[in-house]
Amino acid sequence: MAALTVALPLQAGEIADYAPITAERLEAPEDGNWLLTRRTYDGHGHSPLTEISTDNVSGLKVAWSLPTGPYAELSDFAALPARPAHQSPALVNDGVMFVTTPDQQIIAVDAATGEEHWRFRHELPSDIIPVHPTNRGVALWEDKLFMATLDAKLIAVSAATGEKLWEATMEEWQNGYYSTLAPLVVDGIVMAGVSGGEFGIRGFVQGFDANSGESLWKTYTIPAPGEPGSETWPGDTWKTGGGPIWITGNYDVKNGLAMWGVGNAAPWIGDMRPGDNLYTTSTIGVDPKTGEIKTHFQYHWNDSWDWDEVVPPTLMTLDGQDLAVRFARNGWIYKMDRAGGELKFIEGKPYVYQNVFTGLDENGRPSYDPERVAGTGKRADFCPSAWGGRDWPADAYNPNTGMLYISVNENHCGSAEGAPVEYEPGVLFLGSGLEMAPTEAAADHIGALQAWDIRTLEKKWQVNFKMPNWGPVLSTEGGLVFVGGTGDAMFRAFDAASGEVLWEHQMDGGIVAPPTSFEVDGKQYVAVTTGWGVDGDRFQGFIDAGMGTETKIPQGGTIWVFAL
Ligand SMILES: O=C(O)c1cc(C(=O)O)c2c(n1)C(=O)C(=O)c1cc(C(=O)O)[nH]c1-2
Ligand SMILES: [Ca+2]
Repeated sequence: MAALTVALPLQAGEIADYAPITAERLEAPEDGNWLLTRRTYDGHGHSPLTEISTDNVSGLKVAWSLPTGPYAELSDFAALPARPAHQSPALVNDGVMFVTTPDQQIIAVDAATGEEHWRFRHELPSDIIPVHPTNRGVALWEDKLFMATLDAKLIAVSAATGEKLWEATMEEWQNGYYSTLAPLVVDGIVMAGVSGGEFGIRGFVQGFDANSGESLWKTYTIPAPGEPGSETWPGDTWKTGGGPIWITGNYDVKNGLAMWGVGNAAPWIGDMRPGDNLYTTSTIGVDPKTGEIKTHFQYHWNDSWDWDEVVPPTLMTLDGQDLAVRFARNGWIYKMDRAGGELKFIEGKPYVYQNVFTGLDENGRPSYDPERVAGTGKRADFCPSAWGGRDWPADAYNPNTGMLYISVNENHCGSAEGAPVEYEPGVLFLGSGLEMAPTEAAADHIGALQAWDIRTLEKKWQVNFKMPNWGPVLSTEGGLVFVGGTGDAMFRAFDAASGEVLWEHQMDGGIVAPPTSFEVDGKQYVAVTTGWGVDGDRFQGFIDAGMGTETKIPQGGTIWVFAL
């Protein structure tokens, strides 16, 4: 039967002629668009646009700005354990911009003018207390947008109108499950994962039919007895072993594998679950059609440091070699081969001071200094602290120069001592406290921006900041690197070749959201949303406590767009 199309008048705010998203467009996006979290499936966070360059960036000015609105619902929680943070990239599809907010809005605006098309808001249950009150953006497919929520739902809305189309429940939030990541779509399959590593969840990534919201598969990051890897979990520990997924995966188009990063094991202290604890603190390569895990690489076994390895590897082809490169939260950089869809270790080295590993073997498996591993009733000090050399903020890669740029934090160390803990659904399941202190060298700097040559795996330059740096990075073909991330609420453009600051702008709040770049009617723009909070803010609290300082970082909460 032929579909009957009835032309309806546009509703208020309805977007006319919305350009549908296809597999082809996601695999090879137009230069002027930013359709995926990191723009391309390989996770480069790089814009090919060149209008804004090293020569003229000093003239960059605000084109428009839009407040995202009060944190009404979220700040109503008396016990809100962290300030909400804006961590959504501004996605842009042919002049239409989508941004999400920690209070679970999707905002659709005209990317050139900032004029609002519509807002959608997902209502959270009033008794929820999100530990990480944030949202990292939407995914686009055909005429739909997808958002994963703090009450562990996956929601589809119409891109043209913001009307809700379907809602799927991934898990019961009462049991400690929640979602903060942006979903990833491959060929009409929407994938999303769950947070809850600090609540003893059993993590998973799940695939849904984009049209119907029907669940197609659910792949646990922790194998059940009898499944491959189950021998790395004693007794019933697999049931509450953590392994959250809270950062959007990259997609290896050539090998048809979605690369998802898996977080910490639960409880935090490793001797409560002796074994390697697959697939925690690993990258898993998942077939988007079936959910099957086809390859994996574990960065460190039997985690005792809350070093979630959730950021997916950045994928590139250099001199004919298919590579995956990852700065692990554990403080080491890993270069891997991904030919044929198999992650194979090539080389690794520390990118910040790390005193836990005594080395990596030929497969990239670390050996540990036992003095640096906390146990039940056994205190250990270790560097870096639980927040790692990097936490979640994304790196960016320039495919034409082979350079990778990353925000790091150093000169902070942690301490932990395990104490027995009983699992209770929806209650913190840590088995230790969280302690961290700046080292003496922190007086010089904590945050830094590093530039690495991936061919040689050598650091080319580093710019230090006295304050921590929690800024996701944008690289552009204009020879620039854009980063916020520091508590002085500055947004900066660096010369990609030297690290020289070429432009900076005082913002209304700290930036932990990824900057993006796009083009409308032949004009290049750079977008970023202010909104300081969650762990960047917690981290600063520990630094202040250690240094006897009091740092007040403005929160912001505004979408900003810049142009020449
Ligand atoms: O184990 C987990 O499930 C989980 C979830 C999240 C999250 O969803 O944001 C964070 C972490 N862990 C975490 O360890 C962490 O350092 C962290 C920082 C942030 C942030 O938004 O700044 N989220 C999270
Ligand atoms: Ca965690």
